[in-house]
Amino acid sequence: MKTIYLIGFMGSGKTTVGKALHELLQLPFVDTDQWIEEITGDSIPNIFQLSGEEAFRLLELQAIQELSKAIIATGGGIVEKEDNIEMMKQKGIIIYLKTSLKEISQRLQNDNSRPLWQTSISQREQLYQKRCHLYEKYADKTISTDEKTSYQIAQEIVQRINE
Ligand SMILES: Nc1ncnc2c1ncn2[C@@H]1O[C@H](COP(=O)(O)OP(=O)(O)OP(=O)(O)O)[C@@H](O)[C@H]1O
Ligand SMILES: O=C(O)C1=C[C@@H](O)[C@@H](O)[C@H](O)C1
Repeated sequence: MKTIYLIGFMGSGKTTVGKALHELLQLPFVDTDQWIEEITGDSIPNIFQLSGEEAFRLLELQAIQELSKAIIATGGGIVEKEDNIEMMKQKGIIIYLKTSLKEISQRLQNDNSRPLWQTSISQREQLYQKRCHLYEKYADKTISTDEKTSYQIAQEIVQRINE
């Protein structure tokens, strides 16, 4: 089987949709953020605070190297390293979950688990614009998620993969 990588901005639903896809396809599911928390025994906010963003990016790279043959929900910043893209392209298919910043802002209004969301509105907007460009560039398929349930999105992904 090919590995299915879900990419997209923080809060676009990669984890939630990944779990729905797991139910639909009966394939293993792994979330790189959870994998990193398990192998380090630490939380993402702590890793950012104690070791810095670059140390976290190296752990993400390790996750992409080691994980395969699964539905993989990646972190929002997976597109920041070209090496990640190369490996994902070699091992599988990249699906971009495209969600508006308005919708993401509603979903993450009470969130304090994502260090790069704990910034000003203009910093969030800048990161969103920069990242959207990268997601579009690297995705094999793009699925819009606004006003759809995670199950509808998972069904659409299955259809698009089989096209
Ligand atoms: N299709 C959807 N409709 C409404 N809410 C959703 C949908 N998908 C996810 N959510 C909600 O949005 C929040 C973020 O979802 P999730 O953790 O799956 O995003 P993510 O892309 O994995 O985020 P991150 O990359 O930051 O870990 C959760 O509260 C989740 O319940
Ligand atoms: O967008 C990002 O860079 C991040 C998203 C989250 O999934 C986590 O991977 C971490 O908080 C960084």
